[in-house]
Amino acid sequence: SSQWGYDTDNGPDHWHKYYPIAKGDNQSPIEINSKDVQHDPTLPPWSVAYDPGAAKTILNNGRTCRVVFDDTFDRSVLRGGPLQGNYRLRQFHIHWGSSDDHGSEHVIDGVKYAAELHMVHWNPKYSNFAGALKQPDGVAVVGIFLQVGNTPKPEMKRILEEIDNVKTKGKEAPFTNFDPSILFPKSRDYWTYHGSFTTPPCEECIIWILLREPIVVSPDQMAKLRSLSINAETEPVRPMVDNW
Ligand SMILES: Oc1ccc(S)c(O)c1
Ligand SMILES: [Zn+2]
Repeated sequence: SSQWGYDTDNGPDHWHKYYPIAKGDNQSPIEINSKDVQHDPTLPPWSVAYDPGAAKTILNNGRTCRVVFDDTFDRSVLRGGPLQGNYRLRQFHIHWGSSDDHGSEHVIDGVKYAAELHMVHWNPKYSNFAGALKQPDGVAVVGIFLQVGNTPKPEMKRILEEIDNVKTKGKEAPFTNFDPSILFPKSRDYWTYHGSFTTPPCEECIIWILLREPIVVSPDQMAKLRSLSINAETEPVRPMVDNW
């Protein structure tokens, strides 16, 4: 079935059958060994200007929990760093594990984090998101690692609270007045490379900006994420875990 997922019969090893680029040379995620990374002193800092009013809905698409923003004009944008011009915020979503010792997609110096949040932006010089997917500089994703600890970032609270409304596949609920820049860690230090979606369509259109400093979530917050289901409400319960 073309319904890709993370099971043995539809997981990453199968994706190339419907998305041949999955066997491409610029596929994400990757492992980063900080000693092999080259510092580029010409890279400026990245920055955002997000409008909290652009937040629209939160949804469960059966693979992740996604918060969607109004990207019909340059309302919430990312710029600087490796990017030329403004990139429009479209959505953010999260990948996580079945236990705290794994769940991130990128691996840093051998460390797998409990989860990885992707803030997805696209280059409006390509008219729409579908067009941007076909360009090497079409999409910019800020990746934030989530680490489990006992001094959680209070800003994650709002997302976890709304999860109760989107427990099963296809559920969507209003999610308004939210500025996702409150999720950023203190440091703006980042690694950047050219890669791809880590899910189908696996297009190699992403300029990754991976933040070096993780943010902290609580064990209860991770349990809340793991309480999401990949099934629709009329189907047998299957937990949404290991969507990395
Ligand atoms: O638009 C996107 C969807 C999924 C993933 S993993 C992205 O990085 C971007
Ligand atoms: Zn992602």
